Amino acid sequence: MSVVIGRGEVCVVKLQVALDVVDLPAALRLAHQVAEHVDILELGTPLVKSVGIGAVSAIKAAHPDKLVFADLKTADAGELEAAMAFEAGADLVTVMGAADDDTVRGAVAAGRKYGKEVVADMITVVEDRVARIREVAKLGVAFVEIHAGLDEQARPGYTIDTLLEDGRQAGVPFSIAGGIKTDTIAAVRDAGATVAVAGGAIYNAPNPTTAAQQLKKHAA
Ligand SMILES: O=C([C@H](O)CO)[C@H](O)[C@H](O)COP(=O)(O)O
Repeated sequence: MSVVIGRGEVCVVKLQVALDVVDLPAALRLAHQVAEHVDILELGTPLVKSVGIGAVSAIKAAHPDKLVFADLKTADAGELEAAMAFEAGADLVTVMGAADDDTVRGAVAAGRKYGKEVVADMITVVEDRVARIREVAKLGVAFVEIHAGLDEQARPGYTIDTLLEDGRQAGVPFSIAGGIKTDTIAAVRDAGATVAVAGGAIYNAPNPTTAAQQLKKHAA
């Protein structure tokens, strides 16, 4: 499957589900429940750490028609780690936007070798985030993920507004991750995001299938 995200002509925001569970049966079950309503299946960082890179192969084997996103959040050895994910069947892999430029370049080199794409996760970049987004975009990533992690989201007063403003300012293809729900996904679309990432809004819902369906509906 060719990966044309970020540099393609994407008019509608794609929906990416973050499978933030920590065992493979739960991940396969969740993927099965939501696949029909999402564009991208993300193996969350805790899942890959818990199960190993083989989880990528298992999800891809179960859903060969979906883009599979390995959220490795690589901080070093970019080429090696990205190659591991692509070899296992990932279509997209994350490298930390805060990492050394050569780490990002290494991951991008692996992407070129496998015909797959790299996403720079901007989690932890809070100072001059727009400037760093523009720098990493020039290193060859498909798009940047403007991201507030679960710990940041847990702080009082958190909203996704700053993420959206940075996306609007950056002028490069971007996704948004940071607790997106049905009442915020339209704003993500309107800010110009290529991809909206939703984890908790789906896996914590009483009915993940309905939750994914509703997110897709509100994003349209
Ligand atoms: O990447 C993520 C986080 O760092 C935990 O691994 C999440 O998948 C991402 O934040 C999306 O999940 P929600 O914020 O719960 O929507």
